Amino acid sequence: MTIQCTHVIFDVDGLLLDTERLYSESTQKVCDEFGKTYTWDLKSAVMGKGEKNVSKIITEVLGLPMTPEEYIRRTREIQKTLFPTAKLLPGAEKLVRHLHEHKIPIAVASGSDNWCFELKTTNHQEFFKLFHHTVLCSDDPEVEHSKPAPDGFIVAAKRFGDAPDPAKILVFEDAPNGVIAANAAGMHCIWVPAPEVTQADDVKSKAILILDSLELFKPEDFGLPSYSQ
Ligand SMILES: O=c1[nH]cc([C@@H]2O[C@H](COP(=O)(O)O)[C@@H](O)[C@H]2O)c(=O)[nH]1
Repeated sequence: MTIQCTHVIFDVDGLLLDTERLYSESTQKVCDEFGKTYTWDLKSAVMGKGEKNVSKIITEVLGLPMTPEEYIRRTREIQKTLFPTAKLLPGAEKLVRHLHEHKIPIAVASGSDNWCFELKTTNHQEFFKLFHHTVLCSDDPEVEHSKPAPDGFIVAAKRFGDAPDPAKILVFEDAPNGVIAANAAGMHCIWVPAPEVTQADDVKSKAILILDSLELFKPEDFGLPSYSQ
């Protein structure tokens, strides 16, 4: 039986944009000063959580001799030149333009904040205008808890304005915390993890499909118009 989805919500970092690579680079640069390694185990646990939470976890787990605020200041200093180089990941543009052309309601729900999002989307302004709305969990007054809580997805669903049934919303995520969040919101989640992501076992069961790339997605399998339509 085909799952009939009517609305689609996209994560951003590591899903539409190749920014996870840039987070790793900026974090490792700060870690280098103290002989620490930003491992994929640690990264997999924090992805999607938002800068405030992530800064607390990383400084504590790695024992960096600085406050979370200082960690944010240092990483932002590096990110302000890295983020504007962000590129769309393979398959992202084709899928988003296709859904938009077929008038499928699409939205963004990211763990990011306005400052980071502006930088990352510097060269993708037109692309991000295709979405009906964008929820930036870290700055949104209606989003109380970051991923893995479902709040960001629930707010994104509400803002479509036509009260979609969560079971008809398809979410695309790369972060384990994002898959858990979408599942907790009662939505179907397609997980597109980076090959290095760990902590996968309990997350696998919460995803309806796991893909190596957005390029492999077949919209018709989820009741959406096929690329040939
Ligand atoms: O290596 C990292 N990955 C991801 C994040 C955080 O996770 C968010 C990604 O959220 P999402 O995947 O929901 O777009 C980023 O905005 C950032 O706050 C981070 O701090 N460090």
